[in-house]
Amino acid sequence: MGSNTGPPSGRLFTIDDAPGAGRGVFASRDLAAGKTVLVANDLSVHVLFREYRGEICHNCFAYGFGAKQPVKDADHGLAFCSEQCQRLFALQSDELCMTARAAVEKLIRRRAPSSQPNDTPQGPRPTPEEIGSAWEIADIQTTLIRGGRLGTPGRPNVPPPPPATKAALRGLQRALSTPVAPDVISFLLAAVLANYNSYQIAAASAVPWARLQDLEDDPAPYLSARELDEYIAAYLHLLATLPVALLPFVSRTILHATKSRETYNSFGIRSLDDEGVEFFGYGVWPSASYFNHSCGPNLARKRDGRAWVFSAGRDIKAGEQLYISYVNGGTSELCSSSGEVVGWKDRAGLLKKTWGFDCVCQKCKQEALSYVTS
Ligand SMILES: C[S@@+](CC[C@H](N)C(=O)[O-])C[C@H]1O[C@@H](n2cnc3c(N)ncnc32)[C@H](O)[C@@H]1O
Repeated sequence: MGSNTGPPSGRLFTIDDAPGAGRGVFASRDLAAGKTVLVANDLSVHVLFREYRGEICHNCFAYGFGAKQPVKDADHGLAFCSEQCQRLFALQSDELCMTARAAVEKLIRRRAPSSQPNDTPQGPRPTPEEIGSAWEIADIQTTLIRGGRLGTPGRPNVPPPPPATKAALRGLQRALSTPVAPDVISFLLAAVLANYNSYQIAAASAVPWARLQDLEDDPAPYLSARELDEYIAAYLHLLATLPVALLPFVSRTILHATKSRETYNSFGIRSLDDEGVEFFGYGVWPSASYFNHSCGPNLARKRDGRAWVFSAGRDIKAGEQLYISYVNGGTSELCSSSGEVVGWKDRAGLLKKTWGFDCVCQKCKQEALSYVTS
């Protein structure tokens, strides 16, 4: 799949400018219906929601449809459908990663709220300026944590920071006594481990970090002020909890950058064979993140274990842009809960609200025109 940085390259497609939609993927030859265009097996960061953790295999994402997976690893908060999957998972994690998982699992058990907060975002999304200042304040607190854990700042040639004021220490104490949001801290742990792994040549799962960084970023990725607070709290908790050897990977640059790549680029991890009714997590596969959306897509997508497989949904001519559908788990039509196909206005509203863009696909352009002229 091409070089370690930048968009993927292949024999069947190229990445180029897509007017009104940034970059896009274009067929470089005729593709017959059914032809596999891309197998994306570069999952870089992901989270499986805690409420599903016993029912999903952490290696192949098989879902037990309510039944627990047979192989349990409670210390690390993991479950597997077989011992083979457990072994395959172990190949992607060295001892340090497993120690980190155990530490976070322990923290979640101690500090997660007994019930999940209502997930409806409250209030407006924090602006890029508000986000920047929240992370800056957190960075002041992280100096105290790093200093405490590493003995001064951890770098002998750097002068120690000024002594902490009582107010700063109280602020830090307050931050570290807040409950942790399990799915947020698990996602950020995945970011830390992915970054660490990308420097471990031996790690079977290592995805070059630059591939994630090359994706389109969202300057305001937090749904609400509460969500931003949860990310900041998780940042501080990770710094206070993870093995010292991982602390260089717990930074604003890594954590906030990962979050701001996730919102526009993640794929839902859903159950198979039941139209994806169960939504149990999400993740970023950088090679799959260059497909733009169309409400009449020409590619089909299907998850196969930890990979996504993209294939031509119809005959496609060389030069045509390759589109997937972002809605309804990839099926072409967006339907209401009663099964009716949703019209342009509602569809456009959903795309704007969920993915933040005004859809420029052919179908939307045509339907918008007839909506205006009718
Ligand atoms: C997964 S990325 C696709 C690759 C992206 N175009 C790039 O340049 O990296 C999703 C982003 O692409 C753009 N996009 C995708 N489909 C679009 C569409 N139908 N209309 C307008 N923008 C679209 C939006 O900015 C969206 O946030």
